[in-house]
Amino acid sequence: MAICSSTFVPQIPIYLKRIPISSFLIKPIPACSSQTLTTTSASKDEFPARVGFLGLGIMGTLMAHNLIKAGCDVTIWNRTKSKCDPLISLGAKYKPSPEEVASSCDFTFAMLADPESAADVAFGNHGAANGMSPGKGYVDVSTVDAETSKLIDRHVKAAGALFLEAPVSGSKKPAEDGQLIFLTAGDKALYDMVSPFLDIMGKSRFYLGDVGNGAAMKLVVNMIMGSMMASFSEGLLLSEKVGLDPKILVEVVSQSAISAPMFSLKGPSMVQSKYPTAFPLKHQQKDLRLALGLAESVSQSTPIAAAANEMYKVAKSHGLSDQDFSAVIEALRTKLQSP
Ligand SMILES: NC(=O)C1=CN([C@@H]2O[C@H](COP(=O)(O)OP(=O)(O)OC[C@H]3O[C@@H](n4cnc5c(N)ncnc54)[C@H](OP(=O)(O)O)[C@@H]3O)[C@@H](O)[C@H]2O)C=CC1
Ligand SMILES: O=CCCC(=O)O
Repeated sequence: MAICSSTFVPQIPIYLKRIPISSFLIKPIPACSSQTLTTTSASKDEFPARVGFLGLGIMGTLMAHNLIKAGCDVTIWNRTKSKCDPLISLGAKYKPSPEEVASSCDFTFAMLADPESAADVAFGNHGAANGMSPGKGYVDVSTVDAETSKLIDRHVKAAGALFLEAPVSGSKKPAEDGQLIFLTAGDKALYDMVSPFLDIMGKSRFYLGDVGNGAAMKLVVNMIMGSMMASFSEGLLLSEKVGLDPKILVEVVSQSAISAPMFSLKGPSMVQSKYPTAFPLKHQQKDLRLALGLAESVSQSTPIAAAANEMYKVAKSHGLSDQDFSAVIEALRTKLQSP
């Protein structure tokens, strides 16, 4: 299995010739470690590559917005066209299909809901692969399983183009702030070419080698996250049942060895039974399902993730799919357990 490289010789592609050389020199790729990135205030002249963005949901909209704000030449598409309008009013170009976006851009990013939509947009009817050709690159930042990613890779390669999987860690606020963490794998040349764009949208990037490794890393991270949230939910409800103030539990946890930004961020609203959507519950359940498939493929036992997955399934069956994933706590409330 290929792993991260620890040295980086800048190879400046033609598209990026006008990006200040310092942008490359100050961002060597460390061996799988985060990097501190500079913010640039740029113009289209500084980012002459044409960048496509497919999929403008919660994450895609904010990521594409950051590219536009940085001065990139961005062309967008979304299944529901109305979601394109705010970005068009900020200067984005629009094309009516993924194929047309890909054929008019040098690099095309895709942020889709799940493996099915990622595959359909990449190589279905009028999919991006139809518009790809040598010299172009496709970067899928959706959370999918390794098999789907490899399938997309094959279609993109068949068109003579390059492919990078680059799922992200970090939710709505990090996406808004350009603070995402990219977990990339695939064509290293494409990784080098799109790094300036990843750096606009994120705070760090990891290059993990062969296609599938980025997807696997993302699923392992989200498997841990889904289980943590399920366990936190049990703790909140138990504290309430035994007469403790769950608000104080949140405070105690935040000062303890098990402190995590996620608990401090989500805890106060969970205590009020409010779940403003940053990461939809249906996507967390999808990630647990895919992570369990990954574990199954290597005969790894994951009983805690399996139990957590059941909680998310119960929450979905009670209509909570589009709420934030912290609404999984509702699956533990007596009224939901026996509808
Ligand atoms: N939200 C978060 O915190 C994070 C999410 N992710 C991952 O990023 C991806 C996107 O998440 P998020 O933005 O929250 O999700 P949303 O549900 O907000 O957006 C999903 C996007 O996929 C599109 N889509 C869904 N089905 C299809 C289809 N059949 N054909 C074409 N397009 C389709 C939607 O189009 P339409 O508008 O027409 O419905 C929309 O653009 C998911 O894989 C998720 O797991 C990763 C990190 C964080
Ligand atoms: O896939 C979603 C991840 C959400 C997060 O990292 O906070």
